Parts: sequence; structure tokens; C-alpha cells
Amino acid sequence: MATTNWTLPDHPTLPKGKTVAVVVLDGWGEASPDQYNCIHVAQTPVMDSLKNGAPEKWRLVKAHGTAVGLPSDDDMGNSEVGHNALGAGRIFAQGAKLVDAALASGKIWEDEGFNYIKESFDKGTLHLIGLLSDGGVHSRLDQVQLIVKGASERGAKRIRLHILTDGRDVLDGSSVGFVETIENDLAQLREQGVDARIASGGGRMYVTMDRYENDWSVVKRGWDAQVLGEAPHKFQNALEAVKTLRAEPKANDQYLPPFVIVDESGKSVGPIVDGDAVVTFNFRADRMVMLAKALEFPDFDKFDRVRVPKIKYAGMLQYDGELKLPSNETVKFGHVTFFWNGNRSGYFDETREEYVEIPSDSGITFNEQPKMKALEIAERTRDAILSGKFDQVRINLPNGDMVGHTGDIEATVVACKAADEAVKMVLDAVEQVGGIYLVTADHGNAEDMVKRNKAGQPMLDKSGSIQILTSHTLQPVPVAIGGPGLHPGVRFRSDIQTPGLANVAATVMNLHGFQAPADYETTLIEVVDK
Ligand SMILES: O=C(O)[C@@H](CO)OP(=O)(O)O
Ligand SMILES: [Mn+2]
Ligand SMILES: [Mn+2]
Repeated sequence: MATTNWTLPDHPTLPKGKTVAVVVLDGWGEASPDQYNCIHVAQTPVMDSLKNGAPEKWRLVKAHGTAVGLPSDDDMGNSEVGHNALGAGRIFAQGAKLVDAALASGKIWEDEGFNYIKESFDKGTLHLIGLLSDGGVHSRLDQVQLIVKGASERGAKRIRLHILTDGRDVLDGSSVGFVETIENDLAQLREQGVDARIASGGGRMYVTMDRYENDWSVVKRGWDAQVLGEAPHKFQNALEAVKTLRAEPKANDQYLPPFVIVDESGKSVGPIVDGDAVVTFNFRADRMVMLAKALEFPDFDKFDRVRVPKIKYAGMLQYDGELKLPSNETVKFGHVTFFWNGNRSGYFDETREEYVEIPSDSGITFNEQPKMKALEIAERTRDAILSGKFDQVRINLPNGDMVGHTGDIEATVVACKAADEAVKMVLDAVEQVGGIYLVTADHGNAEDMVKRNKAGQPMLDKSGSIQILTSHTLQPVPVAIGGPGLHPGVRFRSDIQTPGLANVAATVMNLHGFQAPADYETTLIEVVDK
């Protein structure tokens, strides 16, 4: 058998042995300057100087749509696809696209996963758990609709949906419309004799969709509602639930409290019990892994599960290639490890890598602490660079994104300034060791906080207020290179017209003195005589 040769060819001109700092600013896109562009409004002297100081060492790359393996150019970027592209150096079809293809070809119904859960359809209930929106970051409503329909046509007689409301990838308040849409579908199925209902729900950031083991109580709230059928709020139907909970002061789709749907006698209509099948319909991994662990791990000590039903469980995708979840880490920590490594947890080689997690504040929304842990991340990065132990130091600064998602413009301005200060500390350390930096971002967010019409003007809601955009954007992101270790002849090539994040990996390999493998997207840089 031929063995793969992993050795990279030397770069013809660029030297090895320089410390390279790779900085990813989460949610930091480039957009026209106005009062809703928090990066523009904030004082960001360091990022400004990279942009204005060296035109041959700053450029924009695509961070959304087909450039990062999403189904279409209407799809905004996100951390999973952005970091996957940055790490992989190639454009792979991402979860959204894979699921679209499997549904379009019908292959999804022939796959092992579906055949496995189908065994439960005779006697058990099919439960579908996931994010109900058309955001396309974690899941998509049209896919859920096709799954419900397809499963019912293939023998599922009792279906229960456990919905998580969004408001983060889509406008706050849009949960009501999504629930209406799916309720209509379920009503039609009921007319055809399929017992299909929504059984529970809650806001994504408060119920179920925690990530990197930041706060297990989030997953527990979901477990109680979905599996045990218990929640503080009980309603007869999901539309009433969402409308009533949204009427509370400061209610927000992202944080709706957990609820269960009950029958006339007050009994929950859809707890998960022995013999049932469960499908988590998010294609994106990070916010489903914790639930997958709770559903699958025989030894589990993160919270008291009370009752562990014997179920057949499948996900839309394998969420973790290392842990094989389903078997069949802080809010962003995993982005530069797990996502970067192609959704694989753990080290490639423990003797050569060190992963450092700076725990996030928990139990708050990040507009309350917009500086987050940027300073702490920068200090650890500085120390790692100065230690001389590492060829590459890679970080993700979450502020622009996490605070951008809250929709709080003032706080997002503070967040952007904090991220800029963190970049300064990293660049100063690079300066001290004679290293090289590459600063980029995984997708846009903080640079546009308002929903716009086609002409680019802010859109107003019924009451005349601007419609706040909590989501990511379709904007390109910057890539800046520099540092005393950078060969003086290095500059960005002008012959690649529309590069994307996948071009960064080959670039970084060059900065380490190597050429990228032939199947990588081409490098962004060239070396001219100077
Ligand atoms: O918070 C998340 O899960 C997504 C938005 O849905 O953001 P990001 O891709 O930046 O992690
Ligand atoms: Mn991100
Ligand atoms: Mn985000």
C-alpha cells in the first residue's frame, strides 16, 4: 500500500524558524463605515494601522457562501465553516450542503443512520431535537420540514419535535413565524393520521445548545424538558408558548425559558422513553456535542439524568470525528482547535501541541462584559510567543462576535476596542521575538448591526425602530501580514481575484518556510526582490 508522504516541500525563498502568530478576530468583517458599523465606530488603532499602513500586506478575503463550502452565496459565514476553511486550506462541502445533497438525492433514507432509527418506528416515537430557524448556521427549517415529511412517509407514526428558538442567526422575534410554519406542517400530518406534535422548547442559549462544556446546566434544562417532560412553563401548544413567553419584559428568542407541551390532564405530550428514536437535526457540531454525550455516554456525571432512556440515536452528521459522536471545551476555545482540525477533538500530537483554554464568564449575556477575556487571552498569547517554545501560536478573539450577537451596539463598540487592544499585545510580542503575524477573521458580525434593504439602508420595524441584526453577515474579512520576521519581499499577490479563507492555510505554511500541498487553495503571497 502506498504511504502518504506528509513532508512539505521547502519554500524556495522563505526561511524556516520564525515564530508565526495567527490571530483570528471572531465576527470581524469589513463594511462601509456608518453608525451601525461597530468596528468603524470603535477606536481600533491597531487594526486601522494594518489596513492603512501597508497596502501590499492587507487585503480582503471571502468568508461566506460557496467560498467556505456553504450551499449558496446567500449563506452568511460562521465559525464552523470559517475555521474549517482556515485550518483545511481547501473548500469542503459543509454540513448544510451535505444534508441538502442527501435530501435531494434521497440518499438520506438509505443511509445507515435512518435504517437504524427506523427500527423504532413500529412501537416507538421519533423525536427530532434542534434549532428551529432558517439561519443555515446550525440547521435549516426547510430541511426539518423534509425530514418530518420523509420520516412520516417511511413509517414514523408518532413524531415529537423539541424545538430551540433562535434569534441569533435570524431576527429576534422570528421564532413565532417559524413555529407557525412547522405547526402547519404538523397539522397536515395529523390530518393524514400521523400523530405529530411539538413537545417542548426553549431558547438556544438557555436550553440545550451550550458548547465546549461551558455550562452543563443549559443542557440539563433541555434534558429535563425533552427527556423527562418537565419544565417550569407548561402550555397546550407551542405557538401559545412562544407568544406568551415573548410577551415577558426583555424576552429574547435566544433565551426563552424551557417549556413543555401538555395534554388536557397536564401530562407532557412527548417525553423520550425506552424504545424511542432520537434525531438531532442540527448539522453543525459544536452546540450538539454536549447533548449527544448526555444521550450516549453510559457513564456520565455532568448532571443527574434521572432516567436514561434506551433509544436509537442519530445526528444529521457525525459531530465529533474523534469521539465518534453520535456513535453510530469555553465559548470559542474549540474554534481554533476542534473546528480548525476539521471537527476533531483532542490533540494530533501531544508532544508538539498545547491547547490553552481561557474560561469565559458564564451565566451572563456578553453585552454585560463586552471586554470578555480578551486581555487574558492576549497575555497568555504573549507569554507563549515570548517563551520561544512554539513555531506557531494561534488564537481566536471572540469579542466582536459574541457581543455582536447580543445586538447591543454600544457594548459591541467596547468589544471591538478590547479586541484591538488584544491584537496590540500580540503584535508587540511578535515584534520582540522577530516573528511574523497573520491577522484575520472567520466571518463578519460586528461591522454591521442593522438589517438593511437591497439599497443598503437600515430597515425599520412597525414601530419605526431600526431592526437590529444579531447575526453574522455576508461581508468579507481582512487578512493582514507583517512583523520583523517577514521577508521584506513578501506581498499579497494581485492575480487572485476572489480568494477566501481557504487560501490562508497555504499562506501560513509559506510563512513557516514551506510550500503547501498541491491540492490546497493557492497562497495569497508572493516574494519579490527587494
Ligand atoms: O454562536 C453560534 O453558535 C454561532 C451563531 O449561531 O456563532 P459562531 O459561528 O460565531 O460560533
Ligand atoms: Mn465566529
Ligand atoms: Mn457567532
